[in-house]
Amino acid sequence: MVSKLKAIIAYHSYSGNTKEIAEHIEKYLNNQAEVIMHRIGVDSPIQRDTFDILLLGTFTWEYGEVPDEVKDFILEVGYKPENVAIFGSGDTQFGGDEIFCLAVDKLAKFYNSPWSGLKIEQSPRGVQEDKIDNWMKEVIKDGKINSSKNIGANISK
Ligand SMILES: Cc1cc2nc3c(=O)[nH]c(=O)nc-3n(C[C@H](O)[C@H](O)[C@H](O)COP(=O)(O)O)c2cc1C
Repeated sequence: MVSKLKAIIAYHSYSGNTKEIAEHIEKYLNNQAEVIMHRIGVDSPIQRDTFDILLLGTFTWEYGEVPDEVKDFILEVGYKPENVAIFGSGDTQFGGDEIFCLAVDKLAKFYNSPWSGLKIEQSPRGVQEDKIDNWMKEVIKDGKINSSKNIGANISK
């Protein structure tokens, strides 16, 4: 039997939008993966080597910035895991497309993520839910992760 994918969904959210994305991802992975939800700044530190993939969620703050709590989480993790997928919520009214969800781009670059970051305008409820599902399909697609590891093969049918 193929063991289930182990996923940690770590997120930071003030007003609930990033939390909603995290919960949608959790629902998407339901039955396909063992999922740990981690609230940044609240839950105990995550354990190294206990996950196949880290899905990291953040909103963008102060004109393109990563929130301090997320920076603290990165320091707390203390190393750069290979398989980090970044998602986040933002608002184009705060400076337009150039800084929309810029924290997502910054973190995807920092972690050298194999996936483009997922950017959601405010709450994902409604049409943007499809965007999350399509992104998740990419994230767990065979062979996308790197040449030595195949997340898709790790999912029990
Ligand atoms: C002071 C302030 C600054 C913000 N700056 C940005 C920004 O630079 N880029 C962006 O895309 N959104 C920005 N936002 C919008 C938030 O990222 C957006 O509301 C997000 O959905 C909040 O996520 P949360 O509900 O998970 O806390 C800003 C919001 C506030 C209140």
